[in-house]
Amino acid sequence: MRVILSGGGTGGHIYPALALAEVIKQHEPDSEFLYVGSERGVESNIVPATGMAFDKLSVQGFKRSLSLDNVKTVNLFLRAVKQSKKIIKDFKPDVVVGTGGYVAGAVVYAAQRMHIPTVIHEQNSVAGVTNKFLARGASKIGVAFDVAKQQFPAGKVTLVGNPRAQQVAHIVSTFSWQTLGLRDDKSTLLIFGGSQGAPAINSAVIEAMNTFNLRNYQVVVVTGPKRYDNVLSQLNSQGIAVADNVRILPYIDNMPEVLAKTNAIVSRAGATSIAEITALGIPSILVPSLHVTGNHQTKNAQSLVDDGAALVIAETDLNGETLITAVDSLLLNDKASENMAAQVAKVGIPDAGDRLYNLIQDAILEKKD
Ligand SMILES: CC(=O)N[C@H]1[C@@H](OP(=O)(O)OP(=O)(O)OC[C@H]2O[C@@H](n3ccc(=O)[nH]c3=O)[C@H](O)[C@@H]2O)O[C@H](CO)[C@@H](O)[C@@H]1O
Repeated sequence: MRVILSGGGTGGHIYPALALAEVIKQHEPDSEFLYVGSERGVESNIVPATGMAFDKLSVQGFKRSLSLDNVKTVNLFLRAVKQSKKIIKDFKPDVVVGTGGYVAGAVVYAAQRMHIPTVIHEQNSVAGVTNKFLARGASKIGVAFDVAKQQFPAGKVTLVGNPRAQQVAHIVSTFSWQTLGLRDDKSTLLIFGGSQGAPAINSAVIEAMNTFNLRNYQVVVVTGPKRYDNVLSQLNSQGIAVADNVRILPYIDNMPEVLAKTNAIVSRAGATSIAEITALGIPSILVPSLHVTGNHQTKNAQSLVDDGAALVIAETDLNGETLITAVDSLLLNDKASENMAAQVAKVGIPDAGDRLYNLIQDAILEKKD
């Protein structure tokens, strides 16, 4: 199968596309992939590092207010569609798959104009702007949350889950906490704020640090690449030490391996993070971001909370004290943690990659009929 993948701007759109490629390769080892991303997006670092062929376009998002910049956005979009058509003509894909983000808008739209089968994947419980725009012309639509189905044309939408879930669920992890100077025989809490880090979570962690230092469990804090120096300098200026059971990192590159050895998580309620947490059955405390389209993180989180599969702290309630209380309620209480692990494992879709692969095959076959 020859596949063009496109999705960008943030890890939550990129990792599912890469996980899908892995599944397709397992089913059809001769498959060829080309990833088309934005030159300014993080995909321009993440994708080439995996060895996948990468082509880049120049695109940008719309400003919500009336702005001259939007004229530039339209021009960039039209140019990106033209460039995409050339890329598609040269690569000759059987299918073009979009996983969200402005860049996918241009690439998938170009494919639709050229009558190439297209499949879009929506990770969130509320459809993103790009996917809404592409839905009419898409051959098939895969969604990760049941509630997202009603936001797309019936007949071509299917609940598939998030392919990243399959990737993490099947990983045989050789990761050891000893590589970070920690122990493998202790419970370990991983705190991260999505792929970019979250200032609200980082601030609460700083407030909670003196208490984390005294705990018998281990705490690994991922600040986000751009926020690492700031967290260290705040700890330093407030004279807060970091004990031997705590580690602070800017980013984790081998997240699937690390997650497989993690006992509990504090995180944003980004869709791909949730897919990973549910695929592995990890107890979690979610702090939904309030700064996302349609408040989708709160809705992503709600589907877990309803099933007793996660705790939620509203960002407005988050501080050092509420964070410690929630973390202790899981890490100092084996029964609570086991109950939540059992609930969360029930909501995961660990064969999401295969389901999306089947949908892609349907899209290609229907076009041939
Ligand atoms: C602020 C914002 O717009 N966030 C959106 C963005 O989130 P974001 O990009 O943060 O995406 P998610 O939380 O869904 O996924 C984060 C991904 O990054 C990985 N990771 C994270 C930290 C790290 O150190 N290393 C690492 O590899 C995680 O394992 C996961 O695979 O896309 C998601 C998927 O559409 C949306 O649900 C989020 O609302």
